[in-house]
Amino acid sequence: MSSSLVLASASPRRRELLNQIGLAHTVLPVNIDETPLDNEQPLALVTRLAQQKAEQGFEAAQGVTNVSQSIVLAADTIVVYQGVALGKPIDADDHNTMLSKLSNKTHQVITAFSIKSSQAVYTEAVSSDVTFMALNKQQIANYWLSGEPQDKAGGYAIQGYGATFVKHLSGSYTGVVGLPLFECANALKRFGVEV
Ligand SMILES: Cc1cn([C@H]2C[C@H](O)[C@@H](COP(=O)(O)OP(=O)(O)OP(=O)(O)O)O2)c(=O)[nH]c1=O
Repeated sequence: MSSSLVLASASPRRRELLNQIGLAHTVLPVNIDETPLDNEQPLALVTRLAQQKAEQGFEAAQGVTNVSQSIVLAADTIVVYQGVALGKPIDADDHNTMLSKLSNKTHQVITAFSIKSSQAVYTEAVSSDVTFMALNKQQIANYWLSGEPQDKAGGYAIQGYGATFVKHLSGSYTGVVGLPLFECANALKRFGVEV
């Protein structure tokens, strides 16, 4: 029986990114506790969460007969400023504080992805540097009202209006959106999944 690719994610962005490179897949949403452990550094956090999502997805895939030979892909994305992971803004004030920090500065977006089959597991983290233009309070308030930042770690989306804030990007654009396609496609080859 040939193996099939399963994306363990509820994220429509990750689905679209896989579709962009023509990788047929089944979607199996997973739900894990994303609370950091005590003193857990951002890189360790994002790597652990991606791996946990892949493991949970793999377990869940075993219960579904047509994906029993599955190769499961999962990912996690975090925004890091001065070594600290930023969560999702809880309200307009919190969002203002968050984007005021990112204004006119460079921060990191780290996406870790994990691939699990019955034989192996592979996990990799890809970090990108993103530099924002200077933002004033009015711009931040208007952006909040657009509805885009509400459910976004770091309070913005580069694939949306947030693109207009990004002065410079060094790294992986698709990694910032949620799945670094270059690294992911290379890693999938080792699992026999070709683009
Ligand atoms: C910086 C940035 C963050 N984000 C945010 C949105 C999410 O809050 C975060 C990714 O969250 P994740 O927890 O990685 O993923 P998810 O909860 O959306 O989906 P799943 O766990 O099921 O795979 O990245 C963007 O969408 N675009 C961006 O440019």
